[in-house]
Amino acid sequence: MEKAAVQSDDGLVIPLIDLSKFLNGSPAQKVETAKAILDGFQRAGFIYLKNTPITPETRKHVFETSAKFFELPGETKLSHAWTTPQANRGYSAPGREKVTQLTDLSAVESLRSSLPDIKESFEIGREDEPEHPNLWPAESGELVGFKSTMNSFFDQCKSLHEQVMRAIAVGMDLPEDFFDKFIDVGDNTLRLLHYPAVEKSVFRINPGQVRAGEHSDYGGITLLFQDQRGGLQVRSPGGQFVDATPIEDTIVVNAGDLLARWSNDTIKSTVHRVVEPPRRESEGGDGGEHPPRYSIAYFCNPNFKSFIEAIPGTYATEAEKKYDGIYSGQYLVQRLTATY
Ligand SMILES: O=C(O)CCC(=O)C(=O)O
Ligand SMILES: [Fe+2]
Repeated sequence: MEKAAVQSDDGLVIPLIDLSKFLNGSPAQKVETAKAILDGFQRAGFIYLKNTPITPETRKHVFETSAKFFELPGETKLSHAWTTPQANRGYSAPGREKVTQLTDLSAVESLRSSLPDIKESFEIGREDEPEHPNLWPAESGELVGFKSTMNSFFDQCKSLHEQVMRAIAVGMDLPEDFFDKFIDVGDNTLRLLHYPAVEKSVFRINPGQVRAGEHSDYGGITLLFQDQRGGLQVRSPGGQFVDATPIEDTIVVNAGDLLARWSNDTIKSTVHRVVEPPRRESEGGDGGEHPPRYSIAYFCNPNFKSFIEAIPGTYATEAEKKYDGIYSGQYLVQRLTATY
């Protein structure tokens, strides 16, 4: 086994898994890797993947393209503003979304006005959805090629989603293609994230200030691409927030609430957040600012029209099913409605 990517003294172990052994390995390596992936989602709710089909060059290009979007003037970005949970596409300025566990709207509202997350984001959905067109920025200057770069990345992430779900199926001793028909539409969201540079004093003066508040993700799995800045933290079983330190050219993958529900709670959807980067010895003092951080989250969901009820093998008798079935789209719109 690889050395774990993250290990805490109170029970959080996030494995680092070589996906190429699932995709191209021997039959034994394939099964072993699938079991390790499922085990990671069951124990931690998080895994790191290396050697995925998404190349370092693609990743670099997508991050550069994302940064160019966020350099646009505020009013240009706001002319592509996020509209509704149903569409879930467009730009959110700092302070718009407060990700949280709370579903009580007034509690969410008071949190939002006290300490808004220091972040901005741009959400892209599947392009072949006539009811909810993507809110593409005009392609001039630095933004030439934005749309094709993002659409192509969307498709590559969609394929990776399919591979990871195949691994979960093999890990569960189900037919490898078990999940294919539940996820083939690609009702997923590509979220570009920018956490602007921020004075270090902001975090010192407001102890509750974070870059992204603690939350679990809502859907199936999330493919999370982070730069080298750091600041992502995952909650351990003992309740501590543990640094999920960036590892070059890996993808952090975490399970969301809908997959936890689908798996009859055999898979965990684990709370995480983004705070200021951990202090490195070399950086010394408290003055100055933290540099910006960029990340990209690709939220993978079951098709909105898929009816989600406990996966075979995750319960022995009907009485052991913890949840009623629900349509994926209905579940996700409910969750998004509570946070915007
Ligand atoms: O920026 C990150 O590393 C995490 C983002 C995240 O958790 C989210 O957008 O759901
Ligand atoms: Fe998240």
